[in-house]
Amino acid sequence: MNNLLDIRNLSKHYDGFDLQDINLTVPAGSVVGFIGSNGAGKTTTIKAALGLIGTDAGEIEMFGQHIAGRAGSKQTTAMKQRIGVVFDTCSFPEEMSVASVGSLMGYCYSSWDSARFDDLLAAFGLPRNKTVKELSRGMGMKLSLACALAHNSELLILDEATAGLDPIARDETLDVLREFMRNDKHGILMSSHITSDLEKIADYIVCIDKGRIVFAVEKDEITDIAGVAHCRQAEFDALAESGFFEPGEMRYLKHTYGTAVLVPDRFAFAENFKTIALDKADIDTYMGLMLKGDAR
Ligand SMILES: Nc1ncnc2c1ncn2[C@@H]1O[C@H](COP(=O)(O)OP(=O)(O)OP(=O)(O)O)[C@@H](O)[C@H]1O
Repeated sequence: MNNLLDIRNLSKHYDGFDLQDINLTVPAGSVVGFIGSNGAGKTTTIKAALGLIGTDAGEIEMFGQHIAGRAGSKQTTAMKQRIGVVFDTCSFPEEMSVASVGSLMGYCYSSWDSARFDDLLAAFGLPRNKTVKELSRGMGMKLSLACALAHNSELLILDEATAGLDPIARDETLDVLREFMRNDKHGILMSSHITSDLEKIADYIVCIDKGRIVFAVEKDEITDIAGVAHCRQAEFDALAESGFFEPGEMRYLKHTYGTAVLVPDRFAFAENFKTIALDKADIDTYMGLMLKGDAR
């Protein structure tokens, strides 16, 4: 399978923060959800991947071609034509109308598709004559997304792109992204705190914490296979002694009412511990237990 984006051993030092040895890939045909707490390093990783900031170590390949150190080169510029990027703010000049943003994009991208742009404006309910400064935050995000999608990009990089959208607009956006993904040569890297969106669309989940990747798994491993067991003290002790988990692999979080234990395979767990209460995991609980839980 081809990787649209391949970040290898990326490091970046800021005063008081280190992005360390980041490995992250976006295979063609897949949506990668990039999660982590505030300040964990998501935007820094994305900016480094796009060559918007310098890096201290590592290699970045886009569409199979090495790009690190070649920002601004003809080759990098050509590659950027194939990428649609949306950050969490709308960065077009405030006085421009929505329609004139489209015209501007037509000059920037050789593959600009104005009919597609018009369709997206209609789908997102964006008025052509409003200026950027007259748009709400959510409308600005939709305009950025329409621009990212209307130049026939193959790779979308979305940094908190659905953050300003109401639930209905987020669903509309996910529909547009699903349509984009009908082409199996396309891919999306999508950072988000709204993990319910990622549950609906992502194929892989990559979690970063304090500048390091903590886990990278197929989403189904979390939502379809993993579980959370709710143990009383005696159950927890019996579980810890049972040998079901390898030493150091049992992740748990003590609450006042008991202990939540992350279960990688809830079906195997249910076979072995029929009396312990067990729920499906979701991305938030999985991440919470991986980041804040203790290991035993
Ligand atoms: N230009 C900069 N100079 C110095 N430190 C920076 C700079 N940009 C980011 N940082 C630091 O890098 C760390 C990671 O920030 P980053 O924006 O990548 O986090 P994030 O995971 O995207 O967070 P959020 O979810 O809040 O958007 C933070 O500690 C931040 O203060």
